[in-house]
Parts: sequence; structure tokens; C-alpha cells
Amino acid sequence: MSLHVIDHPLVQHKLALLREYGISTKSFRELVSEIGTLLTYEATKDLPLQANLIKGWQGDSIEVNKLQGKKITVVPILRAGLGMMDGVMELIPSAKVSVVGLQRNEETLEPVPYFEKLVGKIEQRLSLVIDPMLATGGSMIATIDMLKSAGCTHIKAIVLVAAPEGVKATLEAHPDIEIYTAALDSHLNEHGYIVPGLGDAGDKIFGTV
Ligand SMILES: O=P(O)(O)OC[C@H]1O[C@H](OP(=O)(O)OP(=O)(O)O)[C@H](O)[C@@H]1O
Ligand SMILES: O=c1cc[nH]c(=O)[nH]1
Ligand SMILES: [Mg+2]
Repeated sequence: MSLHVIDHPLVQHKLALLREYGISTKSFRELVSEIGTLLTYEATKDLPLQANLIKGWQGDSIEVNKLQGKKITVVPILRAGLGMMDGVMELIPSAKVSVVGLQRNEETLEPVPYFEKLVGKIEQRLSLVIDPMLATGGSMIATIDMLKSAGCTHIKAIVLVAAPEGVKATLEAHPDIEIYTAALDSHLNEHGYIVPGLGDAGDKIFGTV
């Protein structure tokens, strides 16, 4: 459906810190999680509410708005998506988790699937796919393919940094989804890395550089 670039000052400030040369594993992890929380706040803005009557502090019946109970599954793409998970779950702690494992072949840039464990009755849930990087879009498209094959019809992607090439490919393959990102960067380099980007997000989160 569309791309949402979240230009909230806190998001932009934290992203600026994340891009620093030589950032420590600890700081990188913390910032990825924090930005994950802020992007989740934006991505859940349109969750349906319903009016409820409750007993308020004076003992009177008052009308309040509560979430309608739309069920959510968070879908981290291994490995790097795990880095966002704590931050995302902070806002939606009762969400179920569906894990997808994909490793991009660094030569062909094709995603190679190695794990899939989705929650049951996924057709009743909103899927929030989380991954720090949307580069060629191959990993995101493959994940959405898996979710749709399992019956899911309502899918949003939350990424920290997106390349125009990946956004275009993802929205062409799946025009019904929404993408939330802290930044739409310039382009992909000859190795398929986002410029200016963050480098290899998985390696930075796990300290495997
Ligand atoms: O849009 P694409 O071109 O598919 O690239 C993006 C993917 O690449 C990275 O994962 P990677 O394959 O490096 O795995 P990792 O998380 O285990 O490091 C990143 O976390 C995305 O999943
Ligand atoms: O820039 C990129 C592209 C893919 N994966 C990453 O971790 N970084
Ligand atoms: Mg990686």
C-alpha cells in the first residue's frame, strides 16, 4: 500500500547515532531496539479501538477506548530481526512470535530460507515483520510470500533503513503491504549493501564482525 518514513526527531537522532563509525556492539543493540519501539508506535497507529464501559475512579460507569483485540504476530527475520524484537515487544507484549530464518547469499544476493515457524491461525492476525535492513527486498519478499502462503492477509514491515530498490521491489511484489522505516537511503552499492546504510546489521548486533 505505501511507504512511511518516520521523521520523528527521536527516531532521526537515534538513527544518526547508529550510523557512527566504530559504534560498540552494546550501543548498536540498544539503539536498534529503541528505534524498533518507536517505529512500532507508528506502525500500530491505526489499530482499531472499541468503546468499553468500565467503573471509573469515582465508581461511576465511564466510557473508555480499548484495543478491539486485533491479534498480532511479530515476525523477526533471523538473525538481525531479533535485534529489534525486545523493543517491539515492549509495546505489544502479548503478541505471538513467528520466526523466519533467511540468509542472503552474498554473491547472488538471493535469500536462502533455513527456518520457518509461524503461529497457528495466522490468517486472524496482523503480521509485523521486523528486520533492520531492506536492501534488494529479496528477504522481505520471501518472508511475505511465506506469510501469505500460510493464509495471512494483513502484513506490515518495520525496518530501520530501506533502499529505494528494496522498497520498489517489495511494493511491486506485494502492493497490499505497508512499510515503516526510519530512513529511505540513497542506493545499493555493488555488493548489495545500503549506502549510506549501517553496514552488516546482523554482524553488528551479534558482534560477529
Ligand atoms: O533485502 P535483502 O537484499 O534481502 O537484504 C536484507 C537482508 O540481509 C540481512 O540479513 P543477512 O542475510 O545478512 O542475514 P543475518 O541477519 O543473519 O546477518 C538483513 O538483516 C536482511 O534480512
Ligand atoms: O546494507 C545491508 C544490506 C543487507 N544486509 C545488511 O545487513 N546491510
Ligand atoms: Mg547479515
